Amino acid sequence: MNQPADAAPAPPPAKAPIGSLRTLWPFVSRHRGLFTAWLVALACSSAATLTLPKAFGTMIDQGFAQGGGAAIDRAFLLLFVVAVALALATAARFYFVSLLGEKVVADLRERLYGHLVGLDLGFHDRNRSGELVSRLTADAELLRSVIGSTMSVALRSVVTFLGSLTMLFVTSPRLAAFALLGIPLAVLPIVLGARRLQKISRASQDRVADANALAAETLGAVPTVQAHAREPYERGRFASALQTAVATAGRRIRAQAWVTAIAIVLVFGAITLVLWSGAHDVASGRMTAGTLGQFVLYALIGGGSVGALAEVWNELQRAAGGMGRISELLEETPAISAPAAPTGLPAPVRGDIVLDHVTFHYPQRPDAPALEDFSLHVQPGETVALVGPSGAGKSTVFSMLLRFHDPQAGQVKVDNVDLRQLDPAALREAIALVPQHPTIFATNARDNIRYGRLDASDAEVDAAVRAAHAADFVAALPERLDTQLGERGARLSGGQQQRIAIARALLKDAPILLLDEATSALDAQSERAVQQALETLMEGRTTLVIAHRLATVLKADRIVVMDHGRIVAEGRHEQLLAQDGLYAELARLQFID
Ligand SMILES: Nc1ncnc2c1ncn2[C@@H]1O[C@H](COP(=O)(O)OP(=O)(O)OP(=O)(O)O)[C@@H](O)[C@H]1O
Repeated sequence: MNQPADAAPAPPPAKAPIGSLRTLWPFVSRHRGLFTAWLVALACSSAATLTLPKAFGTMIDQGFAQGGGAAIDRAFLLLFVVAVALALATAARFYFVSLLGEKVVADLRERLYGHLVGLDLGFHDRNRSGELVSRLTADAELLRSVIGSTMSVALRSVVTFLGSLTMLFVTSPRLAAFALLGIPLAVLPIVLGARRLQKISRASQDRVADANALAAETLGAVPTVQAHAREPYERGRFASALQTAVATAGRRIRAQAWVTAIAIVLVFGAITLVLWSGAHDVASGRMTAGTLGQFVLYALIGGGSVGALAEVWNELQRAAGGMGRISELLEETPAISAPAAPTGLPAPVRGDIVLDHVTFHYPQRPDAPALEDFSLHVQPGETVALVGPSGAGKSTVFSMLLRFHDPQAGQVKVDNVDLRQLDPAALREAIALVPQHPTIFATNARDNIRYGRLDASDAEVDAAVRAAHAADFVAALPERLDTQLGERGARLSGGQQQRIAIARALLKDAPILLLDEATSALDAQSERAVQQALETLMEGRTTLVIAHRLATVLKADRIVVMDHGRIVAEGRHEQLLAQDGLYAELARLQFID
């Protein structure tokens, strides 16, 4: 039942048709005001950009050519006004779109996290938590930069390109037609080069992901690495993974350098050609110098936008890939959910548990049932100890009761209500789970205990701490209950972590207790404290305990011996010992206190 630490990062998203970005729209449209403000600012800045060459042309023709002082002043003033308008509109555009990016991605993250945390355990078994975290961080981050800058650049480039193309035709239809023929000739090789670049980039990202996965795996297992004295070995492995990544990146960078150089030559070659033809027009008096200057500026702006678009295209595709993966997760429906009209549990819950001919196999292992025709009735207030070899299905019984999974056959009932008729949240409110390896969150001791009941008062937390025999060690912590416990409770011993979990369960005060006893040996004092705390916790509750200690089985009302997902014997300690079956063997091996 414990979650393995699994932090290997997922590879970066593959590219997808940018149409996948459509699924972002519902998130964007929620911020209609910002979106509209951005579009207005974009229209203003593009208009100002497109006015600039015109103002420049006017300045040359009227300001310089005709030489009048007032004309010069007017022309330069006009140019300056346009530049100021451009500056303001650009600043506004940047502001609105960046804010929009932040908000949209925060919404997306919130939605995704909310969805993931509610998906059934079957889903979480199939998906590595590291990969999910990477959806939530890396993919969402990519989208932030896409909305906040790339998409803005792309849309702006499209608008500017169309605008400058129109203005080219307005300025000089003949030269524009000439340019229009030249542009595809220049653009085609660039597009082909970019395609090839994409392939190399993917390989390069994969190699980086390999190196990251290696680091994540080994940093998550530093004790194992150090216990084997394999630091030099791991350093070597990581260094060689990095070398491979750098070598692949080298290929990508070389290819990118070439594509850039070729693109510049082609684009400027085309412009020079047009300019050369225009220069002849000016020389022969068919065109003014200002108009040619204006034309060249429009051509530069138009060419620049095509270049910018080509540059961001890759990123847009990658973001589309990221969005595709996020959408996939958002579309995942939980296998376990509340029925439309859930039945309520009786109040108070009596804690009567029935597993009736339950057969269950985990989705990944369809031909190996974890429970087979398993029937068990636990009376309210009864303590039943489950014992059995590893893999017998003891934890699976807990998963069934918590409705982490539904059985393929049979029924699980609490107080005579089938779990499938209950709201899972209501069911789980009635159950306290103390796992073998309790989860300690990276916050203070108080909040860790309060996880059992979020609205518990400080006095109730204190009482739970005392009842869990945790008061002594908590008093010795530097800031008592306010002490930060460190990631996964790194600052607590095993026995202390267990008592935190017991205090949490005490606070929850649920009528049903599922207890997975720790197998790791504790020192005698700690062991006694934990044992006493558990006794307090079990009082008056229906308890199912996965037992590993003699003391626990001796106190249980009934012992259920499990093997291969079935019950093989039931009774009290002495009876079972007398049968000299699996239990007697387990007792010889394990319960030699
Ligand atoms: N999440 C899972 N996905 C697939 N198979 C699983 C999963 N969890 C358990 N199993 C399999 O189901 C069977 C029962 O496992 P379970 O964890 O219930 O046994 P257990 O008696 O609690 O063992 P242990 O004492 O080692 O915890 C085993 O064969 C196990 O490999």
